[in-house]
Parts: sequence; structure tokens; C-alpha cells
Amino acid sequence: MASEGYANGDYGVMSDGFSAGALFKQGFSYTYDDLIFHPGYINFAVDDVDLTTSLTRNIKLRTPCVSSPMDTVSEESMAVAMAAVGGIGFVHYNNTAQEQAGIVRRAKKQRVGYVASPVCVRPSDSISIIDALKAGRGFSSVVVTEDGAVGSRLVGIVTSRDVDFVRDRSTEVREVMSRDLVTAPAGTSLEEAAKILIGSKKSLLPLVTESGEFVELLCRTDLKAYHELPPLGAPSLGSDGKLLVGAAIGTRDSDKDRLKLLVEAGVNVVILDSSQGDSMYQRQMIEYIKKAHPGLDVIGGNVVTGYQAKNLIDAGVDGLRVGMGSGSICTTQEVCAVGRGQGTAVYKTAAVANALGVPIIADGGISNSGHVVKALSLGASTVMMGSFLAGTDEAPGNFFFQDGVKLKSYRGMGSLEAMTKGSDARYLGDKTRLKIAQGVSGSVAAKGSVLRLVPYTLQAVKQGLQDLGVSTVKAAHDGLNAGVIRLEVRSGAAQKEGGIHDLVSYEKRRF
Ligand SMILES: NC(=O)C1=CN([C@@H]2O[C@H](COP(=O)(O)OP(=O)(O)OC[C@H]3O[C@@H](n4cnc5c(N)ncnc54)[C@H](O)[C@@H]3O)[C@@H](O)[C@H]2O)C=CC1
Ligand SMILES: O=c1[nH]c(=O)c2[nH+]cn([C@@H]3O[C@H](COP(=O)(O)O)[C@@H](O)[C@H]3O)c2[nH]1
Ligand SMILES: [K+]
Repeated sequence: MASEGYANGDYGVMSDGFSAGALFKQGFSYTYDDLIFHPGYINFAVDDVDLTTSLTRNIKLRTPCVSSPMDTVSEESMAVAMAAVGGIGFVHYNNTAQEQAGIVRRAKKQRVGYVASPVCVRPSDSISIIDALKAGRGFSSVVVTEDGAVGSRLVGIVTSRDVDFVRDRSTEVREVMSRDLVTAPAGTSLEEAAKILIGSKKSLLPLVTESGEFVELLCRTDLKAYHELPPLGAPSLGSDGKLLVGAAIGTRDSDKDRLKLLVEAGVNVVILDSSQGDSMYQRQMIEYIKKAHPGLDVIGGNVVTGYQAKNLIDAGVDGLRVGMGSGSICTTQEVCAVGRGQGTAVYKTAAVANALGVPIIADGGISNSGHVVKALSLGASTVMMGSFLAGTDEAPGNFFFQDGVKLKSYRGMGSLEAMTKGSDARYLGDKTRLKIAQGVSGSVAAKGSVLRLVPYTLQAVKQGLQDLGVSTVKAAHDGLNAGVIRLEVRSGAAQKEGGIHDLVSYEKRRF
């Protein structure tokens, strides 16, 4: 029984499934889960898959993952970790401009492997401070400096071994601290510092300036953890030679002052953070930034249509953030009746933006490696993740337990909780504004370190691209445009079949 394709002699290659162009013409809004790709031909090894991609017109990344500018996702540790794995973090702006710029400045200063913002105490502090640190932060080795801050003269180190058997917890740190210290000169390479620390058999190695000021800290526990991690590869560095760090700002007049501080702090790229980016506010802001800070890349959004994308590209953006209502904590589609299924949104915006040389960030709705493969294959150059990265060691906030499960808080930036905090800074205490929530506040399971989660996820993404028969992100885009990559919509039953089924119990271990 010859099908139309067979009759043409293509044996179904080009008539099986749909090209993206044909599939997305049908009037439905598709999510990632609605869609499934046909496998292609594999003529390369999985390790030959290269995920190098573009974040913006001018910024390239080795890893197509970025962290969302949300206050339960992206602060200093996340920005450092995302750059360490070859991606980038976007620092949120639900804080004062000074706080945000401080986070950017510290993240950019950080060297991968060294402790981010090491805690210091003063010699006159009581040792109960160590008890509090152990309870709240989970560590008990700290550096003692004259002023109790980084940059001040190093005088000692206290570890739990120094304070274990001291009954009087008001005893001053100076009485118990170790003064016999092994140090390394400021600027020592990680490799060299690691050798010194391992050789010393101590738990901490402070790096000090010639005049004795404490500047950086290497920790044995971290070193052990790194040793067990997949190799991280080269970090994302800016043209300044420092870690690449992004930040979000709004489109109000006050955001111009915020931006000035961010630029002074060395920010490499900014995102204009809005649920509906095709606005006069955003156009005015883009025009302002391009004049005031001509070297700075600007990402506009969010958008979900080709029309919106074209408008922001005409206004001068260097990258676009795509997604409206697809986020795990989003209620925008319910509250405002606008948005789009994320699969359709990525395809439709990328079709316009890629042709004009502007990369797309697929933002929201990423819950597994398959979603990353789908986003990249539908035209995105990077994916932005909120919930996927919330709950990692590097996300802000402390872990807590609920019914025996280890959790961290995660909330939408349009949730009442986030707005109430941010409005104080953003709207200068305007409590008369009617606040309508477009997001919720909740929690997510603990996921370990970004330094493990992202590399494992990307290995799965590489396997996905290999199955599709494409070895680069660009090849995926080209294959989709040429109609060589074929896809179709999964029925409800097909989606069920594609998931785990018919088991009485199972354990899902991802890696
Ligand atoms: N991606 C998504 O689906 C969604 C994301 N969110 C997130 O929630 C947060 C808040 O989003 P939005 O409420 O869209 O923030 P927004 O700051 O863009 O908009 C808030 C309100 O302020 C107005 N506005 C903005 N600039 C203005 C100016 N210069 N003068 C006067 N009015 C101005 C806007 O039109 C809007 O009514 C963001 O972090 C966003 O990413 C919220 C909803 C959906
Ligand atoms: O409707 C919304 N209300 C909110 O309060 C909100 N906060 C964040 N976002 C958007 O969701 C993205 C993160 O989504 P995921 O958790 O699915 O990765 C983020 O990157 C944002 O685009 C929101 N959307
Ligand atoms: K949603």
C-alpha cells in the first residue's frame, strides 16, 4: 500500500510527521509535552555534540542554560555556579539597586572553586557565634580577622575542634582560635592552592595579601566535593576576563539609576524583566540604554509572538526572552487570559528572531532534559530555568523539612509575597497600589549542587540531539527550518504511554 510519500520515492522520510511550519499552522497552542520529535540519522558520537550557543547578538555561551532573575533562584552563588558550568545567571532586582549591584560585583570577583563570601568573625566575638553558624549555615570553620570582615588583617581560624569542649559559650574567639596558620599569597591559582591545602592537612586555606589582609578562602570540603563532580570545563568569562554575570531591571525611571550602578559593578548583560515586553515602556528603556550604555547587550521580553519579537528587535534588543504563563509558578494565563503554549511561543518567535540574527531564550516550563532538547530544537538558543534550579545548594534561602522531605522555598516574582517585598524598593513604599498576584509562592525539593545538576542534564540533552541526528544547536535550527526535523502532536494516551506506566511502585533516579 503506497502512501503519497512512498509514491514519490521518499519512503516516508518527508511525508511522515510534520515540518514545524506545517504543524504550527493548525491553530493550537502547544506545550513541550504536546510535541514529540522523530529520531533522525546518527552519524556522530554523543561526545561530538557541541552545545555552544548565543545568549545575545554578542555573547556566546558554552552551555545553553541560564538562571531566571527571581529572588528564590539567582543571587551571588547561583550567578557564580551558572558561569562555572558555562552558562550565565541573571541576578534578580527584588532588592535595592545597591544590594543588586553588590551581588553582581561580588559574583564577578569570585574565582571558581573558592568560597563565595567567606564568613569572618572578630577576635572579640564569643564562640556562641560558631554555634549559630553551624545551626543556620551548616559549617563551623571560620576565619578570624581584626575587623571581622574580608579585606581586614588575618589573625586566626576557628573550627569546631577549637570550641567542642568549651563549656562557657561566651568565651572570646581569641582565646581558642588557632594562630598557627598555613596561608597562600593572594591570587594563587586554584591548582596551586589546592596542592598547598591538601599538603597542609588543614581544613581551610586563607589567601592573604603581602600586608596580611585576608582576601579569599579555599575549603577542604569544597575541594573534596569538586573532586567528585563531573569536570566543569571552562567558565563563562566576559570580555573583562571576569565571570560573566547578568542582571534584570525594570522599565521605570528609577531603573536608569539602578542600571548605572550595575554597569559600574561590571554587569555584562541586562534583561528588561516584564511579562509583556511589547510596550512603550520597554521601547523607551531600550532606546535609553543604547544611548547611555552603548556597549551593553540588552535582552527584551517577554514575548510570545513573531509580531512582538519584531517590534523589540526593531527597537534594538540583542536577545529576546520568550514565554508568557508557562512558568511553574505562573498564573498569568489564568489571571490575564493572555499567553501561549511554550512550544508554539518558542517556534513562532524564533522563526522571526533567528532570521534577524537575534537569539531566543526559552523561558519557563522547563522541568526535564527533554524540554531543553525541545526548546533548542524549536529555535531557542538558550533555556531559562526557575523551578529547575530552585532548591539547589546555590539558590538563595535555607533548606527546611516538611514530612521528611528536604525543601527550599520557590516563588513567582508576581506572587503577593515577592511583590510585597519588592514594592518597598521598587515603588518606594507605595502601599496604595492595588496588587494583583500573577504567581504563587511554594516550595521545591532539594536538588544538590548546580555544579552536578547542570552537567548531567546537558549530557542528557546531548543524547537527545544525537537521537535527532543533529550535533549542534545551529544544526537543530537549520534542520527544523528545512523541514528535515519532523515532529507531531502526542495524543493524551501517547503522552501517558511516553511516561512511566503500569508499575506498582518505582524509584525515579535521574543520574
Ligand atoms: N513570563 C511570564 O509569564 C510572567 C512573568 N512575570 C514576572 O513577574 C514580574 C513582574 O512582571 P510584570 O508585572 O509584567 O512587571 P512590569 O514591571 O513590566 O509591569 C508591572 C506594571 O507596571 C507597568 N509599567 C512598567 N513600566 C512602566 C513605566 N515606566 N511607567 C508606568 N508603568 C509602567 C506595566 O505596564 C505593568 O502594568 C517579573 O519578574 C516577570 O518576569 C509575571 C507574570 C508573567
Ligand atoms: O506568571 C508568572 N508569575 C510570576 O509570578 C512569575 N515569576 C516568574 N515568572 C516566570 O516564570 C519563569 C520561570 O518558570 P519555571 O519555574 O517554569 O522555570 C521566570 O523566568 C519568569 O518568566 C512568573 N510568571
Ligand atoms: K503556568
